[in-house]
Amino acid sequence: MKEKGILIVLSGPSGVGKGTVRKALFSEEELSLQYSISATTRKPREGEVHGVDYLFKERVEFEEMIKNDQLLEWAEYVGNYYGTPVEYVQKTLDEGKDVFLEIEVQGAMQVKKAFPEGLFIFLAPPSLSELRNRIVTRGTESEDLIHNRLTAAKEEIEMMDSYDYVVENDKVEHACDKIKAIVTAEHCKRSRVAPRYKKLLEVE
Ligand SMILES: Nc1nc2c(ncn2[C@@H]2O[C@H](COP(=O)(O)OP(=O)(O)O)[C@@H](O)[C@H]2O)c(=O)[nH]1
Ligand SMILES: Nc1ncnc2c1ncn2[C@@H]1O[C@H](COP(=O)(O)OP(=O)(O)O)[C@@H](O)[C@H]1O
Repeated sequence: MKEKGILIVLSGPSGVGKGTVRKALFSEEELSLQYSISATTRKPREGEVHGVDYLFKERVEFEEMIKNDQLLEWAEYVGNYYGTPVEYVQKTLDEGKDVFLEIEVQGAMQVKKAFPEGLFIFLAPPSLSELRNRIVTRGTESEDLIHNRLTAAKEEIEMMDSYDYVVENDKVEHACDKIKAIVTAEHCKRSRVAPRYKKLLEVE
């Protein structure tokens, strides 16, 4: 039997740098992570591509996915639906590859129920004022949306204790190095009982 991949969940408030850190992690060849592309009803931001950043859906289409059990988890966040298509996650884990989900906390808690063996990492900002700076600097949200996202951020930060690890995103390289170390350590830990060693034991 093939060793299953690890389901890695990264959460953190809007603007903390999840997307930036994720891109840095995906350039690390030795990690070989597979990104699960979420479905959302949010409108694309400038430069975002359907099928790369998100699967952009109408509300009725998204509700159809919920009804047909096509989502591993879903949540409503600041007025839009976001959800993880279950088929890709199952298939990729079964192939022995690690799957990376970048999702908010309500969804992460649903994943924790379905996959308690997942690896849950919370990316935290150095401070709330720095978080605000980062959302403003990114320039993708109106003043209203920034306010709503900062309100959501406070609720999200309260949930950080439910995660296995909290990583502060002070500098992108530091956060990336820490997550890389966490994932590598998790692989070493799970290898102790890995099926690929069972054959060796049979020979003894
Ligand atoms: N529950 C859930 N949350 C998601 C999913 N995809 C993205 N999110 C989260 O939804 C929130 C809003 O995402 P987005 O609109 O792209 O804003 P951003 O975080 O500011 O880049 C973020 O916390 C994302 O991590 C998903 O499939 N499920
Ligand atoms: N460690 C960091 N220090 C300073 N700015 C950062 C850092 N990480 C990300 N940023 C910037 O903060 C903004 C939000 O980052 P982004 O990756 O879009 O966040 P998220 O995906 O969590 O919403 C972007 O302009 C990004 O360049």
